[in-house]
Amino acid sequence: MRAEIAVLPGDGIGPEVTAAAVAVLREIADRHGHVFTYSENRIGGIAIDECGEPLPKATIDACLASDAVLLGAVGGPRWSDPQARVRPEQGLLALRARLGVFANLRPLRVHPRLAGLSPLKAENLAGVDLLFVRELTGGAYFGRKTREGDVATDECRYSVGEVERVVRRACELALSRKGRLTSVDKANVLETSRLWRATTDRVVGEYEGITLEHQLVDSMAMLLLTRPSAYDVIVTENLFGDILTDEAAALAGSLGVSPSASLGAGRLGLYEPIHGSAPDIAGQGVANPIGAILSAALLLRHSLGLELEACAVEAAVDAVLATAELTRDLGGTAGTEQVTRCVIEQLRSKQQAAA
Ligand SMILES: NC(=O)C1=CN([C@@H]2O[C@H](COP(=O)(O)OP(=O)(O)OC[C@H]3O[C@@H](n4cnc5c(N)ncnc54)[C@H](O)[C@@H]3O)[C@@H](O)[C@H]2O)C=CC1
Ligand SMILES: CC(C)CC(=O)C(=O)O
Ligand SMILES: [Mg+2]
Repeated sequence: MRAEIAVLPGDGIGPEVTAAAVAVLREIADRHGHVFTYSENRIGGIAIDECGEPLPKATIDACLASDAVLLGAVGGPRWSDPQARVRPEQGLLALRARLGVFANLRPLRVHPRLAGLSPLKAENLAGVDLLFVRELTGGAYFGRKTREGDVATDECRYSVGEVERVVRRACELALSRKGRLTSVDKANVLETSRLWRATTDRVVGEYEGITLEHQLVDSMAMLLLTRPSAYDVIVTENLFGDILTDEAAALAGSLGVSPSASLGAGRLGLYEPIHGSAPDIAGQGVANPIGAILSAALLLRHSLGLELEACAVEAAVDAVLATAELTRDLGGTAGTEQVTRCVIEQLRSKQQAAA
């Protein structure tokens, strides 16, 4: 098949990990007879430096003209002055809104070799297989902001329609898994959460075969550490989902291995590792590329419909995690390029074995 992929490397380790993901996509295209073309576009701090804004129109146009968008990360200390007029993160939020990608899928499993790196005991990690569905284009990240003297506000707003569409997506995903859905809110305090909970009850009631449980977000933060294997699909609003997924990533050994897919009504999706630009390790060639490579696998599955190829990438990553020298965050000494080469070698050896 032919596909146009917009690549947005961004800042910090973003260019390092997107280069790794593109190398894997090139290998997949070569091996499976696809023609993928790539356009590289500016977003975040580098776009502020070069174009004066974090999301130039040319980048939006390139994304809208593509079949899928692959993004690294944005932000860094250079653009973090509290007085700054524009910030890199605004570019990413605006892109998510412009693409209408309201459902952010963040899957999490714990590879057995990495269980020892988790802060939890290995026996508590057996069977952990989570799928977070984070609402991505509403809530406090998009509400009106004010700053008057010593007082600041961030409005958190949700409409019924915004909740309905993301809960429906979570229900469909739950039906393709174990059928267990946990909705996370703060309905004992927040009005938006009461609207979220009532809407969720009604939407889930339209589906057969789903067991729904509600959890308050503070309790859920604790349960992720005490009973992580008890959960299947977890749906929640934007801010709670952002925080809980970084927490959950620690169970898998490092923030560096977690991918994400942001989906809307159509096939065009935005794919990015869940981590940020990691300024503390940027430019050293030591960033873990696995979160970005697994995001490319999600791109193959969700935007291009290439399930076989997506599974091949995931199997190659599993094999690398099982046997290869890993990056520093996972206790190894390998660099980004070495791990990427190992994933590509795995893809080649698996294909040869199948031939
Ligand atoms: N989607 C995005 O573009 C995101 C951007 N950010 C931005 O990134 C900047 C840095 O934020 P932080 O809070 O430091 O979060 P971060 O996720 O960039 O880093 C947190 C810690 O995890 C490590 N880490 C992250 N990804 C890694 C990888 N692939 N391999 C090895 N280690 C990795 C970092 O070295 C750091 O110690 C900020 O400007 C923030 O706004 C933060 C989160 C998401
Ligand atoms: C706008 C981003 C920096 C928010 C974030 O941390 C994320 O989406 O994971
Ligand atoms: Mg985050």
